[in-house]
Amino acid sequence: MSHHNVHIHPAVDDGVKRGSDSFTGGKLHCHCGSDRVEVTIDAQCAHNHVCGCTKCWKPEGALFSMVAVVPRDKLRVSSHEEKLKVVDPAAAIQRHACTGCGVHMYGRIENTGHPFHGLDFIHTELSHDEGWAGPEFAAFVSSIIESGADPENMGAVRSRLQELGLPPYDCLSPPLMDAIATHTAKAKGVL
Ligand SMILES: N[C@@H](CCC(=O)N[C@@H](CSCO)C(=O)NCC(=O)O)C(=O)O
Ligand SMILES: [Zn+2]
Ligand SMILES: [Zn+2]
Repeated sequence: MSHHNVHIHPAVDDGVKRGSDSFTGGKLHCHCGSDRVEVTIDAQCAHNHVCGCTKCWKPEGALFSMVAVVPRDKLRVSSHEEKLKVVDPAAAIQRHACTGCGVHMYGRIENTGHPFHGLDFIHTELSHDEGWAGPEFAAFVSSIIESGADPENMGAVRSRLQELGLPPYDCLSPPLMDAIATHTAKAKGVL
């Protein structure tokens, strides 16, 4: 199979779009036909990436999710918050999903000791606003196998990611892994 048949995510399959430097935020909407949940974000996103893990929300047919972060104080649910429910209260990232359509509207870290505390995870594809920063890398690539992807096809998946300019990693990117390790070292007092 040619790696051009590999569907990474609809937002990147025709090429990764760059964001706008002057963009300052927008609104996200769930997929319900009516009474849509709306989230308002007053910030550009950071660290946008495609994620192969089993926990992040993916659109139908995609191998990867696309997920970014924003400061939690820049995000508010502006409509139909009553439809949201936390998918897995035990997870580090509390993903608030719409009980009508299943879309994850935002993921929040409540543990103040977590390296990414203060940041909320969002899916910018839920927005009609143009200018969100585009994805920069692919995280948790090997994890797509846990959702049923063919292990024999991983070479094609990784070469397609490379071709799209999304370097593939089996955890997060090196700068983010370094930031997590630095946080841990400081918490332990070794740095
Ligand atoms: N193999 C597992 C990996 C799950 C995982 O660790 N996911 C990461 C990245 S999510 C956004 O980048 C993570 O930090 N998870 C914390 C959480 O989900 O609460 C799998 O595929 O399930
Ligand atoms: Zn919905
Ligand atoms: Zn993930």
